[in-house]
Formats: sequence, C-alpha cells, structure tokens
Amino acid sequence: METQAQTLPPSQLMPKRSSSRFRRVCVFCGSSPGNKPSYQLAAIQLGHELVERNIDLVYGGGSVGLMGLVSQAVYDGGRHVLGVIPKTLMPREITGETVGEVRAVSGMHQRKAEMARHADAFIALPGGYGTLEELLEVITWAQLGIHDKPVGLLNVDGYYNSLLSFIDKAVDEGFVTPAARHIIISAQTAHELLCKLEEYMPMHDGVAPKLSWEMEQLGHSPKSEIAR
Ligand SMILES: CC(C)=CCNc1ncnc2c1ncn2[C@@H]1O[C@H](COP(=O)(O)O)[C@@H](O)[C@H]1O
Repeated sequence: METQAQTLPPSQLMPKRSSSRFRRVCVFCGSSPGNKPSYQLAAIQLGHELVERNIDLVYGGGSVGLMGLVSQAVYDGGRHVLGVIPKTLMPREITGETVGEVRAVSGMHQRKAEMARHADAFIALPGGYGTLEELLEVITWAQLGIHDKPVGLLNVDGYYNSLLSFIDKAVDEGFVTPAARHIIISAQTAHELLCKLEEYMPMHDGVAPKLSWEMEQLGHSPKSEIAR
C-alpha cells in the first residue's frame, strides 16, 4: 500500500510556512547563555519561529551566548542572517564566528542604527546591559516617533517581570504615559510574541512626525528606512 508521502507532490510534502508582515526582525539578546537551559531553549525556539514565518534576522553578530543560538537556528532554517558588528568587536576571540552575512560598522551607535534600519520589528530575549540598552533605545525611538515598528519582549521564565513592574511604576509615577507603555509587547513564548507583534498598532503620538526627524543624527540620510 502506498503511503501518503509517496503519493503527494514534493511541494505538498514541505512543512507549511505561514506568511508574516515582517521581512526581517532584529533580535537583541545576551552575549552570555544565561544560567537556565530555558533561556537557551527560548533563543532556539525564537529562531525556529522566525524560520516558520519566513522572517530573516538582523542581530549584533557573533556566536557568543544567546546571540549564537538564535542566529544559528535561523541560518540552519534557511533564512538570511545579517550580523552587524563594530570593527573593534570583530576579532573571533571576542564574538566568535558569525553565520550568514557580516556587516562591519565603525562603532556601537552606527551598529544600532544599522540594525534598526534593516528591521521591521524588534525582539529582546533575556540579556544584560547591552540588551537592555538596545531595547530601551528602540522603545525611546518609538516614543519619539522616529519609527513605528513593533517592539517585543520575550519574557522567558519571568526574566523581565521586574523590568515590566518598574515600567508600570514609571506610569503610576507619571514618567511614562499609558499610551507609551503600550509600546512594549511582552509574551512568554516566541509563538505568542510573534502573533502579538503581527497585530500591533501604535497607540502613542510621536512628539514630532517621522519625516521631520533628522536621521543624519543617527548616521543616516533622511530617506533612512529606520522610520518605515
Ligand atoms: C566584552 C563582551 C561582553 C563581548 C561579547 N561580545 C559581543 N559580541 C557581539 N555583540 C555584543 C557583544 N556584547 C554585547 N553585544 C551587543 O549587546 C547585546 C548583548 O549584550 P549583553 O550580553 O546583553 O550585555 C547584543 O544584542 C549585542 O548587540
């Protein structure tokens, strides 16, 4: 008796892939793996979720920590991976081997602008100072109206609970508006987070229209794709 696999044309044997409104997502994450296996698993699962949705990756480059796990998973799944590395961090003993395409930039500021320019959305996995700084910067840019791309927080095992509580306190104390609080989308799994990001509609008003921002300040021309 013939099995289904023998009778179906090859195109129908391929895993079903869903389409996404995002072409490429920027992932910020730890250059360390973290102490719990759940962090490493979450990085790999996020990579798989991006592949499943036909989404390419831009990230900080290198193979250290969670950065290596997410980039390898996306690369192995056949999607394009773009690593943006400041020249100073390029020696392999610092960041390790980078899979996919590597873009060398002159410094940390140019790296962030370059990662943002190439992304349609941002996701932060657990991480340390670097991850927090990158995450808060794209949130600030969204608040100001420099871009309106969704920003997601993958709150693995409650890693970001205290950050989210702090931001709620900032709302209570009058330093963050409730509309700006809405910029951060959080979820516990990559699947749930991507679903929420796909549906995200900005609620806040930027302080100035996107086109009025002088993107040269971020190292880009006014036609920069950061604002897209
Ligand atoms: C000295 C040192 C920690 C080197 C690690 N090597 C690194 N290689 C590439 N990008 C990095 C590195 N360290 C920090 N970053 C940047 O900062 C974030 C991670 O910093 P962290 O581990 O969360 O704070 C990444 O998203 C990346 O863009």
